[in-house]
Amino acid sequence: MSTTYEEEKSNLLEMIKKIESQLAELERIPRYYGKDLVEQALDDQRQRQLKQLRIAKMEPYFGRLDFAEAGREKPVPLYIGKAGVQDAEANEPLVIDWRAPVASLFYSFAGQTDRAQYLSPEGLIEGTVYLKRNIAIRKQQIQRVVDSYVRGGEQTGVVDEFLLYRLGEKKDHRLRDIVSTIQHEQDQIIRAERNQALVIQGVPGSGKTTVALHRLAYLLYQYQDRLRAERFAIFAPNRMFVDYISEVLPELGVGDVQQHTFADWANSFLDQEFSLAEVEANVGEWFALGQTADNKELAWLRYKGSLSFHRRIEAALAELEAFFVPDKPFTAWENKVLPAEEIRRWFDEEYRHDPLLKRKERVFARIKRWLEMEWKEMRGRDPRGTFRKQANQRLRTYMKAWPQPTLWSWYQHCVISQANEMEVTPPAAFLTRLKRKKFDVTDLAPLLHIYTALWGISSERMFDHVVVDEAQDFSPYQLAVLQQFCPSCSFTILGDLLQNIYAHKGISHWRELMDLFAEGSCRYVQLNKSYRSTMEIIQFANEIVRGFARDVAMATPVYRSGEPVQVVPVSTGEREETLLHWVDELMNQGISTLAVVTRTDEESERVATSLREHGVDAHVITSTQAEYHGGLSVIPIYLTKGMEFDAVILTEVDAERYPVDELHAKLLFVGCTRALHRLVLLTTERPSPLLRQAQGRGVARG
Ligand SMILES: Nc1ncnc2c1ncn2[C@@H]1O[C@H](COP(=O)(O)OP(=O)(O)OP(=O)(O)O)[C@@H](O)[C@H]1O
Repeated sequence: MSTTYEEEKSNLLEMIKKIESQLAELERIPRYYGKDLVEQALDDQRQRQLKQLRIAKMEPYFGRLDFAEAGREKPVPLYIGKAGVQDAEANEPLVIDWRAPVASLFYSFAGQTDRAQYLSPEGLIEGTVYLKRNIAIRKQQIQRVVDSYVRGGEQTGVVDEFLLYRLGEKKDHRLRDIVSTIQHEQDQIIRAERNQALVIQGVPGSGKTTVALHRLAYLLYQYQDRLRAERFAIFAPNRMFVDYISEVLPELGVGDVQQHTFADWANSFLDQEFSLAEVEANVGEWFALGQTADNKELAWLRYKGSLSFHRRIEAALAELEAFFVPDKPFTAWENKVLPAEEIRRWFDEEYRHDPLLKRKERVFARIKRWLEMEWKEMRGRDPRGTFRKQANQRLRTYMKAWPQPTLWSWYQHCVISQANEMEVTPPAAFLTRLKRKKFDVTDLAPLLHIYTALWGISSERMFDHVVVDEAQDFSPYQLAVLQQFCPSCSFTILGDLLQNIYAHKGISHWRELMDLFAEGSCRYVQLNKSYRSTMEIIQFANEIVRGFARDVAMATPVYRSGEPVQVVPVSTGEREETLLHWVDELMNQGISTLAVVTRTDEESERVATSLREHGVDAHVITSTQAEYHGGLSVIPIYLTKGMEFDAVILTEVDAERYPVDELHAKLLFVGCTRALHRLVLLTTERPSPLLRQAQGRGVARG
């Protein structure tokens, strides 16, 4: 055992002792359930502290930085962990929370010189770094100690040994936190200012999703008095993905963040009028084999996501608003008339900040008050209340002359009234569907837009911060609607243009989304390094999509070499047997998550049935799936987005399933980049021509 190891072991034991004693002390204090607000706040604080200490107890820290502030001679060892722990007696930190300003040194210090600086609330602090050490601890045991910098010592240079150690580990079936190895460029995103939108273009596996989740944890720590986790929202591409990322935030001590798909979230407003199942079930149709795109239909669907369509709906709403108040006075009884202009003035001016239906409600309430006052004045002349009854009857008739909008009727009206002004003409099939109240995903944003105009947004549905994952599949219209719910414009928008696999939605350039933000309130960042896959896998995948990349940067791998990618030609008769062989081979190598990736939903069903017939327990993943259990999954390629697996086998990668065009290249690119360690492509007698370029890049033929 080295002295370094021994030293760290004894430091760890001492630290655990201190943490456990603090924990025991807090646990002895009974919970407070009374009504005293001060006591309640103290109890809340104790519960937060307990949560932190329980996280800290098992793995108190992951890094150590010995730092001497300028003017001080001796360095102080700073231990950095997932949760900060205070030494109550000495009133100084025992463990520094990874989100604290000083911890940024740990992530930014690259060791070119021994000088370093960080921004504290008091200003810039400069000093000298003596040591940067990574310490992997699992269940209170030290697993590994790696010094990445020792002042005056020989520096190891480019390769971050500890990062490679972490990346080489087998993952379980959920995304995990990366606090111990956050890279400098990722840290800069995590610590970015609150009130700005960040748009992140990142290659597959660059940590976009992970980094966005860490940013939430950072924001909550940094602005704990102003922001609440329940008012944070993550928008993910499907429900299974929500499940897949669900561990990261609790691991970071953050709970209660809302996690939605856009469809689920939108549906929670529109439930009476709209059938979500219909939308979800349709997703797979886009990826049916030989799906020949109806260009008119595609153009219309894309148009529905555009800002231009947004403007048309806005114009239609303005028109509906202009004619909302009936152009007739309200006559309570003879000579007692409320002029139409007066009613309109209330509606247009006095209540203009309210949504339309609220304005209508307030106008009616005001007319009723007016009526009461008028009647009081003439009460003596109407002892039997005849005038009053008559007036109430007239009011009911008058109220019926006001519009009684439903979401559906207004959407229909908006589209039809503006159809001639639209850049893309609504197809007849769409209008027929609309009449039958049949919607698809691209109708959700306009429907919600109309909803907010009619009913407004209640304050509890507003967001403090919004993360949009896989944002290349988002439409500008969807983002415009989300902006209404997040007036602070605090957004993290992340995605990869090379992974846009939908012909009917999404964007071709980030400008389309960035244009929605005011000048200076949106920043664009690129992440080009890929941490997920081995070099061989990334180089192979890059070649598949290179011809369609235009100005999007290709992924650069971290130097982690693995097995060559296997491209295995398979004749039709050997299909099942070959797949079984590879499943068996990979499972025997201790792979814990393996995906057999097919081109379509139907093929997934077929492959899973065949695997089961051979005694292999395979779990089929469908578009309506809400959970992901790891192990062996059979999954259509379009659903693999955002996920990762230790090993991936792509089946039937042939010319029919993956012809040479942009969409199929991207689809195959997505499939290949899901693999961490092993990638196998089974082809047929006619391999996909998309593989031609890729072959020869770290490939072995089966
Ligand atoms: N700094 C890091 N240290 C260790 N692991 C990292 C780091 N950054 C990313 N990873 C790992 O890389 C993998 C990919 O991360 P993530 O899924 O967040 O990437 P992504 O950019 O969202 O990918 P994709 O676009 O393909 O969905 C994860 O396993 C994550 O833990």
